[in-house]
Amino acid sequence: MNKRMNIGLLGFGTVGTGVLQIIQDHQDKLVHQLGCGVDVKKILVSDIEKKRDVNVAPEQLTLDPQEILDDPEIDVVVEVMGGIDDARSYIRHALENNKHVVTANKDLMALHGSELLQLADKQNCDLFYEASVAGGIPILRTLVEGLASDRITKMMGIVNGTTNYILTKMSKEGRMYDEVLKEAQALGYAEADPTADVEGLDAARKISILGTLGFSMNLDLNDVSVKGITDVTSADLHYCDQLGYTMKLVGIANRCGDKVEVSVQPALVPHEHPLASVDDEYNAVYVYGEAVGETMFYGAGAGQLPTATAVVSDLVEVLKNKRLGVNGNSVVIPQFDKKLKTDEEIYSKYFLRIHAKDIPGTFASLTSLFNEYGVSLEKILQVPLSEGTLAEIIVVTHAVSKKNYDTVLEKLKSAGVVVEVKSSYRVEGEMKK
Ligand SMILES: NC(=O)C1=CN([C@@H]2O[C@H](COP(=O)(O)OP(=O)(O)OC[C@H]3O[C@@H](n4cnc5c(N)ncnc54)[C@H](OP(=O)(O)O)[C@@H]3O)[C@@H](O)[C@H]2O)C=CC1
Ligand SMILES: N[C@@H](CC=O)C(=O)O
Ligand code: NA
Repeated sequence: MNKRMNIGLLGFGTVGTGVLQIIQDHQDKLVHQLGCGVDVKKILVSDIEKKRDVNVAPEQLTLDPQEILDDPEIDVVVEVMGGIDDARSYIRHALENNKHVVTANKDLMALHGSELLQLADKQNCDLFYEASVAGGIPILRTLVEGLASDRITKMMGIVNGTTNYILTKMSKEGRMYDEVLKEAQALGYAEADPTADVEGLDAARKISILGTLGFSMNLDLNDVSVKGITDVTSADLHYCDQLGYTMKLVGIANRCGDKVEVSVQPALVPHEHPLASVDDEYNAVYVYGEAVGETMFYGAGAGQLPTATAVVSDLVEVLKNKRLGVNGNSVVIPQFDKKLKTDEEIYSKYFLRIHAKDIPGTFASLTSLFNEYGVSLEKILQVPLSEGTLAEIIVVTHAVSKKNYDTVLEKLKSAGVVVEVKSSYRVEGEMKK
């Protein structure tokens, strides 16, 4: 196969520019691996006059998607424009025209991945999306191929760089949330509207994709319970450090038997857990497999060249498959029906911080309530508050069902000795399964 391969790029922003750069800079390696060169024939943009940071011939740019989607000389379409509706319709159009597709679009794959993968399967086309989760970390390929023989029971991911940057700077440098968020935006980690980052939605999209592939079960965004970092305070970070934990926004996908739980929340992980040392904008995905045991994959979760590396690696796989005549075989259709755990079946340890009256009988009434719902305490810390009549009480529970813990939390809010429930977080990383 000596003919050069043509690709069409939908989008030429941060990632698209990086894709062109890697294809140009690594052409020798591509030729060595594929036996032919790769050309970017056409690039879809929304503003043709915009000044570009890279060398691109004006005739390479177009405002018309059909020039890519209907061009019989284009073998692979790379979607790096983002958004949902246009991206979905262009990818469908490309697949219907028997073109293979590579995308970095987590928003789209978390919402419509199942539909698009089925279409790719029907068309005998490849549809790869490695860049959509944890940018440059090759985690999707690892789940599908590297751990193909194992049964994965747990995944915990720090999969949002913006929130990891904010929590790191707040806990290690004592800085304020608003100031660090602005810095993360300026550094280009955050989405255009950072709400999706700080409210946990971006991480939820990524953990739903990880859960779907890791558990071979069709999980979507609605299956993920989501809590972001906007309520985390410096007091929480202080006490969690004092008790031996680091706070991280963690996407969790757990399987027990044939049932799963998928969630995103700020959670406390022990200082010695490998996720605790993943700082700043870095991402990491911890995977526990019954046979392999603990593994963790670490690297840049965003940014131009790390993300573009994942896109171009997908492209190499598509083109290798094309050479072997086996496209479409690697489309992953889930094996199992979706079964979600109920709140009675989700077990976790919890960190709880309350303000209570500093009077005789406070602890007796708290422990009696905990006892009534089978909540056993592992760690207790009490600090008198400057007011003199109030105490800050922090407890870490043993593992308890979500159902019982939530009931206790509700009852604490109206317990006479409790002035305010200040915060509550899951404690993760001590039970592997
Ligand atoms: N940036 C990152 O670090 C990461 C990004 N991703 C994903 O990669 C994708 C691209 O992200 P990124 O490169 O940052 O985005 P940018 O906003 O930097 O670039 C988007 C590009 O798409 C073009 N575009 C957008 N909408 C349209 C449209 N309707 N018609 C034609 N052109 C359009 C824009 O055109 P123009 O240039 O003319 O404005 C621009 O070139 C997203 O899905 C994102 O979630 C995934 C992981 C990390
Ligand atoms: N906003 C995202 C960018 C990559 O997906 C993040 O902060 O990780
Ligand atoms: Na990745």
